Amino acid sequence: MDREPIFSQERQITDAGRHTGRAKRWIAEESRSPAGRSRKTETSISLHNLKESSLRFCEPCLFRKKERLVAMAGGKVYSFEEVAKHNEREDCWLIIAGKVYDVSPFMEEHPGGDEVLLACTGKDATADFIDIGHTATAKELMPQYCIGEVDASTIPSKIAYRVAPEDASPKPDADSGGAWLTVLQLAVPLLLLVLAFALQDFAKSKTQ
Ligand code: HEM
Repeated sequence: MDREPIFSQERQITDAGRHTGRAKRWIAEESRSPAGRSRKTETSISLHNLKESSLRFCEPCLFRKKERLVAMAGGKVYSFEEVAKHNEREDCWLIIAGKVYDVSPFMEEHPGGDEVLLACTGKDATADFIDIGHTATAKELMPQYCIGEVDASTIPSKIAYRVAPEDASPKPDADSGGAWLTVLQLAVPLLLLVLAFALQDFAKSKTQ
């Protein structure tokens, strides 16, 4: 299968710099050509919007084509909370590499099934997406579902998972058992010490 490594932190960071240069060259190129002139403003906006955070997360392939860069300029910036609300089969949004994807129309077609996509809502699905080893074909499909970017500052650093009440509540039996164990741990050596002295005294008195 045609698998290529993507989203590795190291590659994202080094490529981020390259994208900027490449994109800038493209703007210069576009603004020179009469056809490109009308798109100049739009493209400049797109580059202006590409903050450090989005560049850091960007997948080099997604930037290769000019159309994709322009498409990103129209994309909205969503908060993590807003994206997380879309967690149903008919309304399913995913966060992958800093971008937001509305995969609702893709649920039935997704070769991996809709359940996996649903399971990836309400979190950053980048790692899951990478772990599968999606091919270039999958990555080519992605831009059509991209609806914007996620505001990186709103992504919780650690997702708090709900713990069932019975697991979370302290167990009284275990606690009192623990206290007894501590008492025994202190008392047993003391008792042994006292016993040793008593035996020593007894032995001495016998010899006298
Ligand atoms: C916009 C997002 C996504 C697109 C466009 C997409 C597309 C695809 C495509 C085209 C395939 C067929 C194999 C390939 O060409 O790589 C595939 C397979 C698969 N995908 Fe996705 N996918 C997306 C997100 C996800 C996410 C977030 C997961 C979560 C784990 C996932 C799990 C899987 C699984 C389990 C398979 C089956 C792999 C296999 O059978 O070997 N996908 N996906």
